[in-house]
Amino acid sequence: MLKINHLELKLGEQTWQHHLQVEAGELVVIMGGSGSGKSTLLNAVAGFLPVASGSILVNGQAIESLPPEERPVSYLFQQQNFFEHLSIEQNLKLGFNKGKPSSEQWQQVLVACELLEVTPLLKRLPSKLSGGQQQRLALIRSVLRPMPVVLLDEPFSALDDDLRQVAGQWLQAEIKNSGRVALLVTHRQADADALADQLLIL
Ligand SMILES: Nc1ncnc2c1ncn2[C@@H]1O[C@H](COP(=O)(O)OP(=O)(O)OP(=O)(O)O)[C@@H](O)[C@H]1O
Repeated sequence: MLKINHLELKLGEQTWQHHLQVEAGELVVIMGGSGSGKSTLLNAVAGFLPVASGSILVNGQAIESLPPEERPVSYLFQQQNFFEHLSIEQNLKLGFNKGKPSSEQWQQVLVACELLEVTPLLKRLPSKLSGGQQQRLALIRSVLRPMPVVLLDEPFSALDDDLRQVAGQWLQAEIKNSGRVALLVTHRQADADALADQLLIL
């Protein structure tokens, strides 16, 4: 499904090599110290960092030369995931079919909002929410967008242990049931223990 094939990445003086095969439904947890290159790998898959050599294949198709907007990838950044002038509901809708989710897609969003306890926040502006509330809503949008590859950079960092567990189980079920793949960066070993089909340590 996702093949990262003898990929070489360069930033300044630093170089990384990655080689990874991820099957449909699998979740790869990426760990490593600060500055070890976790976000750099996600940026390369998403198209924000050109690759020095090697390839990135999604369902057999090479994507490493495509611009970010043409890649079959949904990316949850560590921060700045919402337009400040739009309500949360409008922000969520922007993740689907140019702002027009199907009724089935929107139903999935609403079910996830109930599970992650954010339904009452949908009409608010992003600036009126806490960091943990914003993070759950951004996670819902990133995971439910119909993209084969989901990239999540520390998606639970602002959540308490209970919510972290609920969100992790929900994420795992969504990825497995939809046959997509996820690459998830975390600093917590507990996330790796609970979620990783593969563990990549940088
Ligand atoms: N634009 C850039 N030019 C040169 N070096 C960079 C650039 N961006 C990041 N780096 C360096 O590349 C290395 C990897 O950064 P990266 O953000 O991938 O680390 P990380 O593992 O995600 O760290 P953290 O856990 O702190 O988020 C770091 O040493 C960083 O200083």
